[in-house]
Amino acid sequence: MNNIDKVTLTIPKEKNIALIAHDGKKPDIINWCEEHKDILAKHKLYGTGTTARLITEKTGLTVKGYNSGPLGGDQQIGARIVEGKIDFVIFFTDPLTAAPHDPDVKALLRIVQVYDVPMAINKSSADFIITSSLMDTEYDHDVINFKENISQRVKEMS
Ligand SMILES: O=C(CO)COP(=O)(O)O
Repeated sequence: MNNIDKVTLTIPKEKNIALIAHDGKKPDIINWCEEHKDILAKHKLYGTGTTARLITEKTGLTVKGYNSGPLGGDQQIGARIVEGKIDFVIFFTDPLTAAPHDPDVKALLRIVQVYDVPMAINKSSADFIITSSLMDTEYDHDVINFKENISQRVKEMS
């Protein structure tokens, strides 16, 4: 897998942002969303079930909710990244609490890396990322050419 073809994908001006927070960080993400409400309102928002519902109730932002994290919500967001339907992740993680669905969270982090998706994992990184001038523009980036990758693998294995 060393010589992998790349394909240029575009993160659009109106981004598809996933908002996720572990339980201990939910108040922080709600405050953060309130603080950056004007910017967030320009984009399409998604989230794991509880986080999405709380943000909508407390800030009035429209956030489409998937399942709750421990019930597969992180995996659903990972799948949307693979499909190119989510292109940006804000995830307030709690490093001091064990979670039963830690493998799902790790899987999401891996998919974020594979697809070169911008991601913040705490408040300061979220502050930097959301105030970047790139928030207002399209952004081209190179990711693995998944179609070519399958053709190559099939050729190698036939
Ligand atoms: O556990 C989570 C992320 O791993 C978040 O899920 P909820 O938003 O449903 O609490």
